[in-house]
Amino acid sequence: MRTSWADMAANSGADNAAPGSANNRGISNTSASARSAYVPPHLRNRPASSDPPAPAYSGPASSNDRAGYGGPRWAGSKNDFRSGYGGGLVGGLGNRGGGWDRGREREANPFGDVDETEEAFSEQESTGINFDAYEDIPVETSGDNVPPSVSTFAEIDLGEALNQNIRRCKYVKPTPVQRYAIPISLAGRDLMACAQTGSGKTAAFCFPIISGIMKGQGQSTHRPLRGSRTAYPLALILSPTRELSCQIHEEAKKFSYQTGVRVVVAYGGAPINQQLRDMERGVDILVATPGRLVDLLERARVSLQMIRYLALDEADRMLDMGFEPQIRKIVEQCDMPPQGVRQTMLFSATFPKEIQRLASDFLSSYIFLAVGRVGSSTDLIVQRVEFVQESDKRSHLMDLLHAQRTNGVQGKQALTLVFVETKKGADSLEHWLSVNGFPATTIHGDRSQQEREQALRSFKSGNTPILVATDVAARGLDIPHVAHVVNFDLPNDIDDYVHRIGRTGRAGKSGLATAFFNENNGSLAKSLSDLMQEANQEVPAWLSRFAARSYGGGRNRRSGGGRFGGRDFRKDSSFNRGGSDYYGGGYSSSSGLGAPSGYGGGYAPGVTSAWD
Ligand SMILES: Nc1ncnc2c1ncn2[C@@H]1O[C@H](COP(=O)(O)OP(=O)(O)OP(=O)(O)O)[C@@H](O)[C@H]1O
Repeated sequence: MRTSWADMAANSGADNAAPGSANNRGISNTSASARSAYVPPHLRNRPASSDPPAPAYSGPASSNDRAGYGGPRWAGSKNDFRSGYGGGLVGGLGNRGGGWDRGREREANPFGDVDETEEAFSEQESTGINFDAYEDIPVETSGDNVPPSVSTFAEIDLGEALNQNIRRCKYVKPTPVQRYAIPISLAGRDLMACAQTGSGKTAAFCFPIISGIMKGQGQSTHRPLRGSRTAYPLALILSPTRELSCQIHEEAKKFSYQTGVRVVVAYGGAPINQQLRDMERGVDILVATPGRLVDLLERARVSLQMIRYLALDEADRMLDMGFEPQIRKIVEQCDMPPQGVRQTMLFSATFPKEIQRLASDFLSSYIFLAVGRVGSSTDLIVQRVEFVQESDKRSHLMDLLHAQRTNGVQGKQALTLVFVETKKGADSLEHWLSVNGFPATTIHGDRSQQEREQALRSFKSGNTPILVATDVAARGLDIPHVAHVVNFDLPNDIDDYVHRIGRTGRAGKSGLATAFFNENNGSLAKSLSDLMQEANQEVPAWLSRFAARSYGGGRNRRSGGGRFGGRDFRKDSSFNRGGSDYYGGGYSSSSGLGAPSGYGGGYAPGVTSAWD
């Protein structure tokens, strides 16, 4: 019933309107443009007093050392995290209270004017985040010697400065993906992690990187000093879109505030000179889109030879056909240390098996982590599918928006994200909505970067509460208060659907997703119906009939049946060609599901991807 969706949208709008979201704060700007020589993180912002420097960590070798690379892995990632508790490291990190402050440049406070008192911290209980929503989610890990998970941030040795930022972000406890991924990464292990949209993957890869850089003081001294125009970052975070890279940059800046770790972003469509100047001031963590990074590498303005951490966000997208050559160039054909020397982390909400296989080229003896079913959507999102003919889509959308406005808070339009297939279609729908009294804006690849950023700002602020978007906005964007996602045109790929609807229902909040389906979408019927069933959604009888008629299509990469089957591709015998043993040892499942036995040995390093 239409009215009930509108009710849901209104409710979820109210739900999402809870104050105090970590993302709802202003970000102050940097900064004087003084150029100064690179200063390693551990030497930044040291007090004028003669405090002794924090001792360089020379702790026990990790059990995860990869043999054959002629040297120990970087100290930052070598720590056996279990030995970190109460050890010398904690004291050392405790001294690293300051941010970078070189020459005339001071670190801007990314938390703006937020009150930093403990009282403010205790208010986090009222932020509207429903942590319990994640409690009983099934978690599966596979790989050799999987480090145990934690339940609280206090159990993890992240360093005091980072812990303080976690409090400033009002994160009370780690989300499930953080509970597992952070200890795994802190133990120096490579990781392929799959967890639902909006479940906190950004922090899951940022925290170990920042913490590792804070701890790895000794290495920094090998970086070029004064005068070099080439930047030598220690960590590289790649993401597929400019907006997502900017968002990760903003998040990482919050997490690394006053840790001495410096984060810089480089992405296309924006002036390169400003980005070059930012990098010249020093960069520990470089967040980038692949195209701009390749440009910087070709100009020799960035060297990857000091990279200790490589994180690919939306990793399946990054290794899909569009991006794969660029990623291979960056990771395999430049000066980045090979897998096994660097630490590699891949994150996404979806991980088709063929992409897992490709991704394994970049990983060494990795742990596979699945939180919830691979590629599933969260059941915090109410999913509706409507049968709507092409010619009726606009009037149907209009009905939805009217009902939503009527039921909305004080007659206001709840933030609604409308996905369409083409850039032209986006412009045309935006125009039609605007002339019909629904302020809308668009984001797609034909708009300038300035226009894209302006559209996003206007949408976030509620000035134009409807954003018509192509898939450029489908992945990763964390926009608070999006109450409703409408798939005006459904995608061809079920994984794209999962990411699109994931723009609502984030961080434990509820959301609503409506899809317009017709005969043109027949190939998606089966995977859509399966997905909805998995997420405990009501599947209309007509969709089940479509599904029964369709034969595969829709890039239905799901396999293995059952809520918890078919995950780590190394367990799939069809990938185990020629008797090679792909499987990297132990298996554990926190959900108590039967653990298959007999996965012995390590991942065969010589096995190449079927896509090579
Ligand atoms: N431990 C936590 N406690 C409370 N909120 C958190 C916590 N971790 C992350 N968040 C918040 O949850 C929201 C979603 O996080 P994030 O954007 O990292 O999700 P994601 O898993 O990367 O989603 P996607 O798959 O769509 O990229 C953000 O607003 C973030 O600030």
